[in-house]
Amino acid sequence: MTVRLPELFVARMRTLLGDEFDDWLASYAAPRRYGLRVNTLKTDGESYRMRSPLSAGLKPVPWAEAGYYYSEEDRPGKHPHYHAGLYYIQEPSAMAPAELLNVQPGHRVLDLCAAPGGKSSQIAAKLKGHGLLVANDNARERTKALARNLELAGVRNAVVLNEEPERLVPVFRAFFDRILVDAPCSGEGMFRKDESMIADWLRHPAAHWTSMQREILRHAAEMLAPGGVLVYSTCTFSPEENEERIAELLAERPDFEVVPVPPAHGWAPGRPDWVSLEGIEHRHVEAVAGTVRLWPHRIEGEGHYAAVLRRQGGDSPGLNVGVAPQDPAETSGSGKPDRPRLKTRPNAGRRGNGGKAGKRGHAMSGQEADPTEVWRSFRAEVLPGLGDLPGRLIAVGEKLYAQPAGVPDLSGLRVVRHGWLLGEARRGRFAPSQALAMGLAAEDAARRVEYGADEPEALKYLKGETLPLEPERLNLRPVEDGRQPDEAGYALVCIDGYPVGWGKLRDGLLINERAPGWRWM
Ligand SMILES: C[S@@+](CC[C@H](N)C(=O)[O-])C[C@H]1O[C@@H](n2cnc3c(N)ncnc32)[C@H](O)[C@@H]1O
Repeated sequence: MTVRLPELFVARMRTLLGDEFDDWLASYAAPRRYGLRVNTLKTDGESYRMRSPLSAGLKPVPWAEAGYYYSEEDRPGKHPHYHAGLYYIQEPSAMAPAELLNVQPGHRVLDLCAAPGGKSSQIAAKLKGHGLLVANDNARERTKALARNLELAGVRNAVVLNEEPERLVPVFRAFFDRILVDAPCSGEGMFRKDESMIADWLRHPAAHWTSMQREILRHAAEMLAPGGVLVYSTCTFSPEENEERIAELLAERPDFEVVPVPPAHGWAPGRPDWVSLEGIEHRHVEAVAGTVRLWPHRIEGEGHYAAVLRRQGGDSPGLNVGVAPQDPAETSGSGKPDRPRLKTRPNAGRRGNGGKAGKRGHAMSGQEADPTEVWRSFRAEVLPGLGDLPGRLIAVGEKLYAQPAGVPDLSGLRVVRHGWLLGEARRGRFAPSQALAMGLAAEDAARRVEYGADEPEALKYLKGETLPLEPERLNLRPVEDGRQPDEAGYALVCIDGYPVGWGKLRDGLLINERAPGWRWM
């Protein structure tokens, strides 16, 4: 066996698994399986699979839309398509919880323990740009990766928060149609993938995690709308962190029930016989048979646990499937009075929205230009193809966001992203963000520069180099009044037709404007 498992862990698994123990143990000698999920916000899974540059080809993960196994030697993290956000590298069994959440476009969804964003980006793909994703994590550093991964995937309708769940409850009580609690856990299912998890396991016994999980689940339950669905998941095997947490929640919350997961794909049922809590009614313990375990010796994946819970009731307006209703404040154009730090504008769902563009379109005089004003002129000149934005425009200091519809007042919360970060007003000009580039389609831009993924220039651009501009790479589309755009100014840089960042065209050069933190190292 290549992985040295802690003796205590092995002994406990022997007791739990009985006849299955040998098969389970043998799985640690087998090579691990690698997975990626094609980003259906940008392309569809099957067509990507057919033309994928990943040499050995991709094999579908049976339980995940656009999820595929790949071969280790293909190293998809080193391909330009990764930097174009065309897929997310995700362990195959970790794809199950977001599938079980049954997200529909228009839902309001909370991913409560979201960093670094694998399941959040999966949820965002299922929302198809409609509705709201609130992605939260209480670890500040980890929310940076979370925001970045959502931006890489081109997600436009997410708010990223860095909060303790209890502080979210007053703002989002009974608000969400779907909640994912992908709980912090002892990570026993990760030992084959990441041996450093074994040291963590030795440091922190299950009790360290169970009190956290209990609190997180309680707060999550408060934020689910009647009729809504909550999925609780972990990547660990211990019953204290799995079945016991669910039986306890059912005992505390009579308005919650388990929605049984049908057996499929080699998944195994949850184990009521492993629950050893005192004083819990038998029916709550029995109900956990409807939860699900993904075992590494039964499936091609590292292992996971998931429970699907439904909150009874269901007349909540939050349960609309379809595009979430507009907040009246968003259509009237008035900012909410109790958000003094924010300047809000009705979202210009109009195209070109009337900014008086100067020769280069997006400069305003003065140091204190309103970001919405410089954005309008930038948009008219640089993004003539951009359609409606989600929600409304919100200026936070010099930053400008398109905030998805229906977001309540976030005052007092630690907000990492108020929505889709469009850019910043700097010295009277609009500086577009990397997030804006990643959320666009190539055709939105007046000027675009195209590279093929297998051309050396693609790599050079991703690494931050300034490149000579070869005229045949430049595509122009007319701006609003039918004029051809200048051949100088911001251009959207695309690889195989997918945006990867900005450049500025000047004096026969493509000046690299790819954000420094995003450059390929
Ligand atoms: C299993 S990881 C989440 C993985 C993530 N869902 C994904 O798919 O990429 C658990 C996360 O919970 C976060 N966490 C721990 N305690 C938390 C709490 N009290 N509230 C919110 N998040 C918490 C950790 O920082 C960690 O990022």
